[in-house]
Amino acid sequence: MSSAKIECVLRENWCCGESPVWEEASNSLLFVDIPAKKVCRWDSLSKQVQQVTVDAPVSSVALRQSGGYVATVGTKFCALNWEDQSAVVLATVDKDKKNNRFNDGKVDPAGRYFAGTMAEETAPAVLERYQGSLYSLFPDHHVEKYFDQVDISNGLDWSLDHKIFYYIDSLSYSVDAFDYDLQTGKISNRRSVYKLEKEEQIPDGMCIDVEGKLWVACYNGGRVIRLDPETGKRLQTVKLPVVKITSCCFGGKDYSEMYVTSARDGMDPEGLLQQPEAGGIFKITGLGVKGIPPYPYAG
Ligand SMILES: O=C(O)[C@H](O)[C@@H](O)[C@H](O)[C@H](O)CO
Ligand SMILES: [Zn+2]
Repeated sequence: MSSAKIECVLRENWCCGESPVWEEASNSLLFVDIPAKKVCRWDSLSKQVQQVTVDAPVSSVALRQSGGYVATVGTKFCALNWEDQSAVVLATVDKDKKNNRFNDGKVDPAGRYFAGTMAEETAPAVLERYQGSLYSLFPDHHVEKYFDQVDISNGLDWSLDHKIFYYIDSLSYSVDAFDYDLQTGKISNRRSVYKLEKEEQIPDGMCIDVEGKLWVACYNGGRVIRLDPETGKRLQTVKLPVVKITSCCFGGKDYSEMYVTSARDGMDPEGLLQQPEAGGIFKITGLGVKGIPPYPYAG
C-alpha cells in the first residue's frame, strides 16, 4: 500500500468546489465554485488564484484546443475567454426546465464536451428527482442528448482504450459503465460496475488513472476510493479531513499528484468548526499511481 500525504493547498473555503482540471501549460489547477458562479485558476507555482465570475451557477470547466476554456453555466455550454473574462454561449439545453442547471462535465478523447443536468437543489442532494439529462457538445457546436430521468448527473470519464464510458448519477449510489463508440460518440449497454457501501455515502466526481482504475469522490463520505471497474472491487480508500468531497483529478508533475475539491455548503456552524478546511482544495501525493492529461474540447 502506498503512503499518501494529504495537504490543503487552498483554504479559501469555496461554497461548492467542483470540476478540477489540470492545465499543464500554466502549471495550474482549474476548478469552479458552483453557487458562487466562479471559475477559478490556481497557479501551483505562485500559489495565486485568479477568478472569473459568470452570470449563473457554473458547474464544470474544460480546456479548449483553440485557446481559452469551455464551461457549463446554468443550462448553457459556453466558451470562456480568460483574458477579457467574457463568456459566449455555444448551445443551450433543457429550455423547458426552468429549475434545471448543468452539473459535472468532461471532454471525451475525441474532443466532445459531455455534461449532464439536474434540478437545482434546495439543500445538498435534496431536489426534484428525475429532471436531469446527459448531453454532449460536439466540436461543430451541435448537442446530442443521450438519456433523461437523471437525478444528479455527476462523475464521468473514459477507459484508456476509449471503449467504455463511465458515469455516475449520484442518487443511484452506483458507478455505471457503457460501451463507447469514439467515432460517433454513441453509448450503449448500461451496467453497474460498483455500488457504494453505506459509509461511502454519495458518489460524486470521478477520474481514471494510468492503470485504468477509477477514483471516485465520496460526498459526505470524506474520502476518495479507487475501484477496479473490471472486478467491481474497491482497491483503496484515502480519507480526507473534510466530509463533503466533490471531485478529483490528477495533475502536477507527470500527473503524479491528485487534486481533490470539497464543499462547505449545507454544513452547520458546528460542523464548520470541526472541519475548518471544508471547501478547501486538497493535494494528495504518494499515491504511487499517475493520471492522464485532460482532453481539450475540439470546437
Ligand atoms: O457538485 C455536485 O455534483 C452537486 O452540484 C452538489 O450539489 C453535490 O455534490 C451533490 O449534492 C452531492 O451529490
Ligand atoms: Zn459533482
